[in-house]
Amino acid sequence: MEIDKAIRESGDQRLKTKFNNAIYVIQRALALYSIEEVAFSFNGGKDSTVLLHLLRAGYFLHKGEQSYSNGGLTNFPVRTIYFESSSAFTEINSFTYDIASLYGLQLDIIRTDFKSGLEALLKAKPIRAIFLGVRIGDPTAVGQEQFSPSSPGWPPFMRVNPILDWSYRDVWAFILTCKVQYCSLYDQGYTSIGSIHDTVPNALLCISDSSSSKEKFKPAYLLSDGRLERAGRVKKISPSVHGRSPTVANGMDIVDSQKHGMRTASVIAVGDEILSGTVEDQLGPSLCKKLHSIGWSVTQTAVVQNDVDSVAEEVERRKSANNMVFIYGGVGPLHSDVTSAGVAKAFGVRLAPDEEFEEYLRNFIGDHCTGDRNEMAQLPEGITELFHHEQLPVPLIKCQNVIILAATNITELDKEWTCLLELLGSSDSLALMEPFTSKILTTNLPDVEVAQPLSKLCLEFPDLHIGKIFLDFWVVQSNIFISLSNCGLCKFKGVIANQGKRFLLLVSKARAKHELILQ
Ligand SMILES: Cc1cc2nc3c(=O)[nH]c(=O)nc-3n(C[C@H](O)[C@H](O)[C@H](O)COP(=O)(O)O)c2cc1C
Ligand SMILES: Nc1ncnc2c1ncn2[C@@H]1O[C@H](COP(=O)(O)OP(=O)(O)OP(=O)(O)O)[C@@H](O)[C@H]1O
Ligand SMILES: [Mg+2]
Repeated sequence: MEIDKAIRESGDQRLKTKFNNAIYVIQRALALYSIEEVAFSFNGGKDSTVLLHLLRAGYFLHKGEQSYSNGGLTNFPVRTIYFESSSAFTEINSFTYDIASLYGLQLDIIRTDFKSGLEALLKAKPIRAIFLGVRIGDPTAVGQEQFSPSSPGWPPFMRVNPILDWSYRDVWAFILTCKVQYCSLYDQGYTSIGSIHDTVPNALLCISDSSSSKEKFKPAYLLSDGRLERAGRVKKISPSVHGRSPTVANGMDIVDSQKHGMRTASVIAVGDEILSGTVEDQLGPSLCKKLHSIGWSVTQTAVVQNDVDSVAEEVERRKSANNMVFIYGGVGPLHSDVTSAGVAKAFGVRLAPDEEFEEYLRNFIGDHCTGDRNEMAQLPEGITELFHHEQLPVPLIKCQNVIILAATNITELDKEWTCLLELLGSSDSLALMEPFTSKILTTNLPDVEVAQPLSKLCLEFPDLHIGKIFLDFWVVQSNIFISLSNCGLCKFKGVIANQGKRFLLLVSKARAKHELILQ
């Protein structure tokens, strides 16, 4: 079946737009570089499979041939490079070779690492541009555009990314619409394929019941939330204590970090109206409570002006110092809504229209938007993940470790928070920590007498945080065991935490003498 014909005849308008844009990029590249100067980086993965067919269509449209058939095409002249690795899946390897022979690809097999392989190749051949199946959302896409020169330190060539703006859904819509072959692993629950050491089927596609010994998976195209396509890119470790597949991302063991780590967040409100005192911020304190309830520590809260630079400055400072940053306010269609732009600036990327988000907005607000495009659908490019939840009219926006909340009141915040926990609570991003256990300790001792033993406590237990709430309470947070009789507050005579439990101790000065109240 002809690719362009299949797309033209499909009723999928979005796919047509994506197809046309990709073909445009390919044709631009073919106009800029001669056929000897371009190469195609093909590895049998789904994205490079899509790109192969786009390139074939683009090449023949470029040549002015409006019609061709798959069967008859065996002289595709674009040099194709495959970095073959001993840790590749055999299915990927054989698919790559089979497709190369089916479509007459001139395959250059490289068995070294990417960088030195490319160095050698570029010395030997006149290659100036390489087509890649990189898409927004891939870790390597950050900061890339459709035409991106190779990174400093890499041999000089142009990376051409025709499907940079394609979503997971677009990729499968294309493959299924055009009925092209794809690697068999995608029918076994694999949704994104790396090496045999870091890739397992996506647990979200698992359909086995507990009685069957062998796990079964649905095909990759049935993954409903494409943002989770890399959930199968994991380290192979034994299942977690909860009996679920381990949630391990980018080599980091969450189970482990949950046990030993401390998660910190920063909360940023954007709003001149808060700074002028006209409006009292209720979302900040509520968010702090919510984070605290899942065992996270909030290290700072800040209110910044409604301008891009103020937002960018604050986000830049906070994103590297915390596991997660939550930002709200300044989101919407008004000229003063600057949050997305500020976040983009903090990460050094540009704002770009996100069609998926635009579609949600269109369903939600119709065509009530300013200008030709909906400005609200401009999101930081290459770093944005959208999280859909049926309870929410538009997806939640996550830009690396920054979550942009759209809530404008407590009710909306409660709803967004519940959805956020459902969507991310089992992932590394918003790992649910053991919640703090609260204890209240009351005393009628004056500050000066309490100060010294509390300081001693801090010295003895470096991860102990002591604070005072209102006038009456001292707040102590820890995940360690403390015996008060050891620390100079022996008058209280009590052990204030169970071993191994994280707890919050409130020491009150206002209540009865030497009383320990456990909450
Ligand atoms: C043809 C080609 C060109 C690449 N160019 C660059 C580059 O310019 N800069 C860079 O940091 N990585 C470059 N890479 C490496 C990729 O960004 C990425 O590390 C690699 O595809 C591995 O991805 P994975 O870890 O998801 O398997 C290139 C890879 C290929 C195949
Ligand atoms: N071993 C390789 N040889 C040649 N090109 C590669 C190789 N690994 C990655 N690439 C290039 O980088 C692109 C992005 O890789 P990525 O793994 O994200 O996508 P994919 O392999 O096509 O699909 P999937 O996400 O399902 O694994 C590929 O489409 C291909 O162009
Ligand atoms: Mg891959």
